[in-house]
Amino acid sequence: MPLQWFLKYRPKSLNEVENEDEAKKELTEWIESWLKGNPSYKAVLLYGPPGVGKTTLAEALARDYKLELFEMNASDSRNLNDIRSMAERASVTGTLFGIKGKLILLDEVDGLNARADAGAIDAIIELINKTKYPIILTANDPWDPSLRPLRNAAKMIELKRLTKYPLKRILKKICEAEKIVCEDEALDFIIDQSEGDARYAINMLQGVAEGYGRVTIDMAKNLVRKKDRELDPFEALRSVFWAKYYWQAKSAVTDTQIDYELLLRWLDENIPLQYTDMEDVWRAYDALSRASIFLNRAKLVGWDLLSYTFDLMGPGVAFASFEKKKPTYKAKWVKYQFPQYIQQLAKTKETRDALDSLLRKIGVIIHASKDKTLNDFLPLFVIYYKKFHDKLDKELELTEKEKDVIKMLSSLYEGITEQPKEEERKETTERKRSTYYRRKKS
Ligand SMILES: Nc1ncnc2c1ncn2[C@@H]1O[C@H](COP(=O)(O)OP(=O)(O)OP(=O)(O)O)[C@@H](O)[C@H]1O
Repeated sequence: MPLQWFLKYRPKSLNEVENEDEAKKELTEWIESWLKGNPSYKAVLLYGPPGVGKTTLAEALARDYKLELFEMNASDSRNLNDIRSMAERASVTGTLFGIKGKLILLDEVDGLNARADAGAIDAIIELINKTKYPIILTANDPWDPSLRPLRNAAKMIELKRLTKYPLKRILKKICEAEKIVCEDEALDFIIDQSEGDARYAINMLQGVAEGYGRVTIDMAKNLVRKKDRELDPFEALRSVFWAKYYWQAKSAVTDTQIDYELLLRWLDENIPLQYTDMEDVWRAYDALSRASIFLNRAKLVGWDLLSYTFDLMGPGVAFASFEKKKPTYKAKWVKYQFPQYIQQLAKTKETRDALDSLLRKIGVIIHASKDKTLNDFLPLFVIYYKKFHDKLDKELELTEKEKDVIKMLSSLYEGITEQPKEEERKETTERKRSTYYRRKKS
């Protein structure tokens, strides 16, 4: 599958980054103060609208100064522990990292949800206080009140929206490198629609070029929409399932701000509603499962892999339908459903919280992680609890909700492990036998 152009043509060095001269100057002065051993600030907060080069600048800086980049998406609340453990490691220089120079990049700190990610801002502040390495934070909107501690702790550097000429240079370079004919007027049109967002402009260029092989004003007018409000989940699903072209399905998943994982759930819920042929359904789930694998790898290895997730979630699911290839095909209008999984999560939140805190309490005593406690130790604990509940209630200070969870688990495990008693077994066999004969007679 083709690599997304905005990744393929991402500037490798500060020189190649268009427009942001002031920001580049401030960034290089800052990094040089670090290299001289006397940092003016421990961290900078790069902020500005989407697609103007925040991540690009951080990556180019690391490359120019030969610093190893340690990149993490801060808005993913599951990274909270990683931020904490990074704070520990970043407080020690040199040998522990193996490499001398290192640059820490925490992307999208404004994506932190102050309530859901409680503790994340504190963890970042702790990281900034302890760090022996430079840190770059990025945000689209740094003015949220919950981000004030970060604004105080970091040097703020603003990136401006890209103007027409830098954007045109970016697009022209790509047209030349890809050897595609691009009309000037068409590039101007794309730029007008993109509101200074280079990623959007490049995506649109790629969409038109892949759809038609050339980029003319008529084609651009046909295909490029104003960088608009984000698609809501229902629109995003409809655009994926009804897509006629690869690029349409792809921009349906990239033009929505719904969390990628949530979008996977939406697709998961609605594939069998939209597709009626079982083989189409099978192929769509196959693409979706691969999208999920790439999403997990992207979190571990690097966000560049996200591009494959988009390919599989969008075009992968859209063209799983062979029905679509028939000339008579007409997309079926269906009422999409909210993912059951999310509803279940909401319903079971209290129980899951109680299980979480129970695991944490046990984990502290046996010195094991939450996962290890859950998988290896919990069944034993539940058996042990039956005999020693008074002692354990006191020692672990168990709440009523936690006790309920243990009761629930206990009956669950019993159901799985206990063999039916001899009489029950006989009774069941007798019942089955008589039902069989009754059916046979009738
Ligand atoms: N100033 C620039 N010069 C050259 N290319 C740019 C510039 N800004 C952005 N781009 C192009 O746009 C793509 C997206 O940019 P980038 O990911 O750095 O944006 P961002 O500001 O971090 O956006 P977001 O806030 O959405 O994460 C880059 O991969 C690059 O191809």
